[in-house]
Amino acid sequence: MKNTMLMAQDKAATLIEALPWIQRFAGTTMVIKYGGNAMVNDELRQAFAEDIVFLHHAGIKPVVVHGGGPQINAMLSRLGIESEFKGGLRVTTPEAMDVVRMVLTGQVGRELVGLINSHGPYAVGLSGEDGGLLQAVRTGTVVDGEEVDLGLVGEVVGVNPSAILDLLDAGRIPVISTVAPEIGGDGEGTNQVLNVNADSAAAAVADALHASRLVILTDVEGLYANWPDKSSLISSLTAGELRGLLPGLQSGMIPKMEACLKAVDGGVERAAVVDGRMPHSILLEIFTAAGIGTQIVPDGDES
Ligand SMILES: Nc1ncnc2c1ncn2[C@@H]1O[C@H](COP(=O)(O)OP(=O)(O)O)[C@@H](O)[C@H]1O
Ligand SMILES: CC(=O)N[C@@H](CCC(=O)OP(=O)(O)O)C(=O)O
Repeated sequence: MKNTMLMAQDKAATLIEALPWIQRFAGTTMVIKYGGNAMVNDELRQAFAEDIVFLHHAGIKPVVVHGGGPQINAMLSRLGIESEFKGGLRVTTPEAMDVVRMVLTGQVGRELVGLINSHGPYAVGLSGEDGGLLQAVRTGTVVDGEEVDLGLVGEVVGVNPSAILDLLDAGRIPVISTVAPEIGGDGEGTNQVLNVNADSAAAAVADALHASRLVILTDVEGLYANWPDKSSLISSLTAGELRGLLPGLQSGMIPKMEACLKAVDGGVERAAVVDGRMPHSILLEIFTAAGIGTQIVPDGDES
């Protein structure tokens, strides 16, 4: 009996701990980036959908931006199409681009919409092509000091958030796949779509929406100062501190940390990388005082 009482009080304490955060964030927009490696099993996928619907009912406007690297890899290998990464980005041939678009928009996005909508008719999927949402220019990368051509890979240079805002106003949860129409040097569309890194697209969307949070789910606990030393997890750092660490970071974390920096520099109050392998990591990050993972705060705002 005593145990049951204590457990009930624990539950009440957990709910009450969330109250100041619910008050603070109600009415704000949050961009949640869901990566392919955090989608690995049904339990995690369902917990993710529950978290997003929970945010929605707590008065927050969640916007989901998703990747799907492992799912693209699986489809490319089923189709016998070779693919390689350079500097953390996929070298994308026209043939691979068809697969990227098909998998992100037609498979991963659909699956997320379905999971969220098992709770009610909330989610609407759209891609960077819909309503002129994203505009990208071609980008290469530099590996060991050498310029490398990545083919049909782009960097988001413009976001027209009106389609997202329409959905949010209608009480929907936008689920965005990050293929982006190319604009040429003259600023006009080229009728070509580009493959963009989902972390960096999520930052551009968070920036354009003046989001209160960018939360990036991944398959590690957060940023380690001395990767792979697991005792070196950083729980919070300023944009300036991150700028100092960036040149020493390794592949997977580079686009994530660049995205966090871009978001915070663009006015997003906080960006965080959290462990998507832990069910309900989004709720723990947003609604608890301690948070989890690694958060990046603007310079001079260490609170
Ligand atoms: N300093 C670091 N801290 C944490 N992870 C790091 C670090 N440097 C490199 N990594 C790697 O980055 C990976 C996360 O990036 P990635 O595999 O692209 O994730 P996702 O598919 O979730 O977008 C981690 O699994 C880890 O192997
Ligand atoms: C240019 C580039 O590399 N694009 C990524 C897009 C998907 C993505 O970013 O997925 P994750 O978030 O799961 O890593 C790719 O082709 O894999």
